[in-house]
Amino acid sequence: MAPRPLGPLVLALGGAAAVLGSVLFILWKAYFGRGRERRWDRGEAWWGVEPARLPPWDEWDPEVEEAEEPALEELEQREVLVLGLDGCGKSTFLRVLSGKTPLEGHVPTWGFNSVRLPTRDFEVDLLEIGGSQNLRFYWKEFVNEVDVLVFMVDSADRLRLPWARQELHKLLDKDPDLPVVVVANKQDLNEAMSVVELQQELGLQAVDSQREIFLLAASIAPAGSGIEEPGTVHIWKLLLELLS
Ligand SMILES: Nc1nc2c(ncn2[C@@H]2O[C@H](COP(=O)(O)OP(=O)(O)OP(=O)(O)O)[C@@H](O)[C@H]2O)c(=O)[nH]1
Ligand SMILES: [Mg+2]
Repeated sequence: MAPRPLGPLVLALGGAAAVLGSVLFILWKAYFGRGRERRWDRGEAWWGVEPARLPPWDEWDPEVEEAEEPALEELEQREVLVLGLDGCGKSTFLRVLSGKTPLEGHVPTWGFNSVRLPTRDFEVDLLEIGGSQNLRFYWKEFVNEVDVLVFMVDSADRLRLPWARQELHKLLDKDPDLPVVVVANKQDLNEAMSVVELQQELGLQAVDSQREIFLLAASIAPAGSGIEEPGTVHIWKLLLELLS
């Protein structure tokens, strides 16, 4: 039997993908628009996103900062894109940063998810795009729009590390000047690869030496007890340095 022509189906799917990508992009721009007129008040929430709170373990004392903080209208915005394969811990990172407890299991992000964190000098918008295969296609549309890329990997997921490497390098190629923080998450797991191993497996040694690229070990939501340093603080501090 002769194979059925796929042309119209492929065209339709391609069109649908392009429309979804554009919609995501427009929604994100509308939400994170840099102009004052697009800002939302601190009390408001959008798409179920609660106003950000500071993590309790941060050294920053919110009460002191509150008094010194300039009016909201004067705050500039910085944008951080958080990417990585599904299940690596992106949503957990955003939850922990905004002072919430991590969810028990993996609840995949179907689309995007964001938090806004105020600092003394600027507001930081962190945007996660889900890591499932069909959403990875859209990642590249966002990299040129942000100030820093956080690329997270599950250090224990040896099987899918080549995919993570491939996706990371596509993004690095897309914007050669974008500062990148690679987070080696889930270091609490026995089977986790070390930072040295990950540096090699992710091909980071070959990255242009002029580029600002960092590799940080982390256990955003450690499975066992007794791990005091979750790594989130280090990531946040590095982000603040890069964004300042
Ligand atoms: N052991 C361990 N588990 C973690 C850590 N960080 C996150 N997790 C778990 O990993 C699972 C997936 O985390 P998510 O934050 O939902 O992953 P995600 O990257 O947002 O996934 P998608 O939205 O599907 O792209 C959850 O069950 C988290 O509790 C960690 O440091 N250690
Ligand atoms: Mg998620």
